Amino acid sequence: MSLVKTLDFDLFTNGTETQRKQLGTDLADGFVSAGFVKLINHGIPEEVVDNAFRLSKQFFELPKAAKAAVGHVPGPKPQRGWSAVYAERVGGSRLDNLERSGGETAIDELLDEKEHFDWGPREDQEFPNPWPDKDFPEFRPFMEEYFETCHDISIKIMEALEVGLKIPPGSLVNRCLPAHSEARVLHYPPVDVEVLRGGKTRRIWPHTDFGIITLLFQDTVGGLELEDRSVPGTFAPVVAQPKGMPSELVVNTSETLQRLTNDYIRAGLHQVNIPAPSKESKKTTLDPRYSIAFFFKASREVNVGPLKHFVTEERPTTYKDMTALDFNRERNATVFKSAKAGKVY
Ligand SMILES: O=C(O)CCC(=O)C(=O)O
Ligand SMILES: [Fe+2]
Repeated sequence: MSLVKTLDFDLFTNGTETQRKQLGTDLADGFVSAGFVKLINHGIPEEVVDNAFRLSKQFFELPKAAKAAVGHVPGPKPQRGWSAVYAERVGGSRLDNLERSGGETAIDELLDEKEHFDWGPREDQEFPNPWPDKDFPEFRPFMEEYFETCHDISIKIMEALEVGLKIPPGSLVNRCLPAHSEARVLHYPPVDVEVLRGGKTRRIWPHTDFGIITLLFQDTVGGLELEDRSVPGTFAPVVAQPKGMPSELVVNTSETLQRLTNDYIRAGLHQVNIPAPSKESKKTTLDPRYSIAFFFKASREVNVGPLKHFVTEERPTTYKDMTALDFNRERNATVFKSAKAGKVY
């Protein structure tokens, strides 16, 4: 049986009171037990998902100079713009990746074979988005809209989670307005399986995301894996829906939710590695892979210390109070320690 439960989100958006409660409970259970759920009838129209993949591919096909013109400046601030292959290194966010690599590489030399473009809210003055308007005018209006669609759905998921956790309405939602989330399109270029077996490089090293939850769409290439919590440190595939089927939205729990719930909901550990069928197959080069993530985050000035509901004498906390922005900065600093521009495709 799959570790990841598939839930019909329409039961929350259009269901009876009983169905809404049940969906909330199932969502909270899936988050607590696996850190991952999949949603069908998630509310993002199929053509929007298809167009997001189409435009994302077109972006990555732009000449290097056009992508570099909207490059993310590596560092702890919220991510905005293009990061070349090897620029962001999520391996550095967890010390246990050193053991996974065999321990012969410095933690900030663990490489992710991926490139991505990240953006924040359209109206953000503090951390504005660089857009390739001249080279690719279609990209910005669509992606700005896509961000808002994902934000609205994330708010609904928070409402469902409040129901499931039996905490007062608004406890989570109010911490996420205004929206200070980040969206990301990813491209994993073709890569030699031997490179990924070498111990230093994965498509993306095991990590937990920094926000509250992440919404993810993936293509059918495979390779996304979540930790199997029944055997800590081992991974199981998050299988993609075959082409032509209605899309499934993968939702995983992230570090800020772990803080807010004082470890009641732990962040889902995940990676992208060699997809299962290729492990034995003769194929030596993996196909390119595309995915689209929405990192739903708390508002910058919000305290991301634990909610009082989750702190008791039996469950004291070790998490200090801090703002969402400071937490984000602290975590981002761990993935840009080696702030060199990477290999460029
Ligand atoms: O590409 C994927 O499926 C996962 C991407 C991811 O985990 C991330 O960017 O944080
Ligand atoms: Fe992730």
